[in-house]
Amino acid sequence: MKILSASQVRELDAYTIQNEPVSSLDLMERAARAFVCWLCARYDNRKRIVIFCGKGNNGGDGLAIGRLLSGKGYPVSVHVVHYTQKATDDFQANLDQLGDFLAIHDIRHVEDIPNLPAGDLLIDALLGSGLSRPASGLLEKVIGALNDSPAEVISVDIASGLYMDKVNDTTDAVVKPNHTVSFQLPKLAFMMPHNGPFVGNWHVVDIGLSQTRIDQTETPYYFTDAPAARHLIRAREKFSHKGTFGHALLLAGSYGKMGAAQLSGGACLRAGVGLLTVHVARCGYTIMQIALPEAMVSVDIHEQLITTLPELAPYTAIGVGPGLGKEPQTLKALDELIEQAKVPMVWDADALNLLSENPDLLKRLPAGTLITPHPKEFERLAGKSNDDYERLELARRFAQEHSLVVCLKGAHTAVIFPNGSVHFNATGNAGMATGGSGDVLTGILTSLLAQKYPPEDAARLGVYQHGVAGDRASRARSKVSMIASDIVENLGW
Ligand SMILES: NC(=O)C1=CN([C@@H]2O[C@H](COP(=O)(O)OP(=O)(O)OC[C@H]3O[C@@H](n4cnc5c(N)ncnc54)[C@H](OP(=O)(O)O)[C@@H]3O)[C@@H](O)[C@H]2O)[C@@H](O)CC1
Ligand SMILES: Nc1ncnc2c1ncn2[C@@H]1O[C@H](COP(=O)(O)OP(=O)(O)O)[C@@H](O)[C@H]1O
Ligand SMILES: [K+]
Repeated sequence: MKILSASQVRELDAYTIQNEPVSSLDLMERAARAFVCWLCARYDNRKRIVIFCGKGNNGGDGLAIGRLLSGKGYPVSVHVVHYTQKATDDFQANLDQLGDFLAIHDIRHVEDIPNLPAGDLLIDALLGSGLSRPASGLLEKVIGALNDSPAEVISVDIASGLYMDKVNDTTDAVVKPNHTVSFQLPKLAFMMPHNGPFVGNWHVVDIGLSQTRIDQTETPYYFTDAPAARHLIRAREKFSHKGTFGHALLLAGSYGKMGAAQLSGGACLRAGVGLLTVHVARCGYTIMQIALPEAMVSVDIHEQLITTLPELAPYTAIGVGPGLGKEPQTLKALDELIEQAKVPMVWDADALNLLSENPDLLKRLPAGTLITPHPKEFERLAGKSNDDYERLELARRFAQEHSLVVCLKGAHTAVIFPNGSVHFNATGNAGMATGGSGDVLTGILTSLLAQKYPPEDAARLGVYQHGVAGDRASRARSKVSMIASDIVENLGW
């Protein structure tokens, strides 16, 4: 799925109106119907609905939603906020229709804002994708009232006051909804960690905007959802054998951090690799043999650290980083790895921290290498950024400059290709914010590279499947109780 900018969505809207053809008023009606369909599936018609409308098309949607819900027997009250004289034609047309069978409450002063008790369901249709400046005055007061209310809030298309594709000031008035129901496509703003409170749980509803036009519209931003991920999965042929699925090498695990090697190795096996060898510090030999009987173990000459490489010839991909430590002897082994490796690689965790401290190594990292930094590791690699949008741009430049596939980890992990395109991930949950989750991802990615998935596909599919396993684990164990090994256990293709 693509993610488009505010101006591209406006253009798409206009294209659909002209080419389907459909009137803008009918398109608004479709949007309202899609929203109502979403709402009716979740709330029955005993729920009291309070709708707040601005005077643009987002407000027009709100009015149409009010009419449709009222028709379905929901007790609805509609409030129009008169922050401006100006109203759009489609807003006015819906206002005229609605006035025939529902009383409309005007909010012209702060005193007109109603009480909003906990049992109500508040619909935020104040401002949508047309936001051009921070909400102020009366709008700011209404947004404040929505945010202060204990009632549940659902935003139409996007939370009022939130920019679709650029950063808000921390002082901007923005609605904090429980849910956002977005029309046709997700928005870039939904992917940004800082926007969490201003998005809530988000959902996309289809309003039939032109697919042809969406296909033609160029964007660097994509969303890897279930159909996109399914498309990447390769079938396992009947006559395949373990040689078909590659031999992965993981360089992971030093004294006190052997669990990282175990998690990474377990995930690598469960992601379908033919053979796995884990190279660990000597102290990890027995641990690994017992923990992962399916894996072969190669031991370092050093008791506690990884300081050397095994013969690399047998391997079809290499993953390095989990539980590695940052000792100078380990750095030397990484230097040799860059010199000798002829197969695709994944670099993670301390391997990335060593790269940050040794920019010369970073320059020599082979093109197409996959790196999996969390935001702090990325900051060490590429420097500080002031906000999420800036960080994303920095990561795009970084991927392009160094010809790397960057998996910038987070709630919507951004997989960034060397050409600068960004693929946000759909799956995963906050239960995965637990030590070792990243080690699991490294194992999955190494496994897919070993199976000869191109690095870009390996990254998108691996990140997606990691999240799916995390979601299964959270259903089985809850977000609080799940641990990284539950993610390994729940991997499934
Ligand atoms: N695209 C689609 O697919 C479809 C979209 N639809 C719906 O339309 C919505 C977009 O509608 P919209 O363009 O009329 O803008 P909206 O957000 O209602 O704002 C209204 C006007 O307010 C103004 N304004 C801006 N910021 C302001 C501020 N801080 N304080 C005060 N005023 C401010 C600004 O006008 P300005 O003053 O800048 O000239 C702006 O034009 C979209 O989110 C979706 O809900 C569906 O109906 C059909 C399919
Ligand atoms: N709130 C969240 N929602 C979805 N995924 C998350 C969330 N928090 C963490 N994750 C995922 O869990 C993994 C954590 O990786 P990382 O921070 O490297 O952990 P560790 O170093 O403990 O292994 C990443 O893949 C990240 O995308
Ligand atoms: K809104």
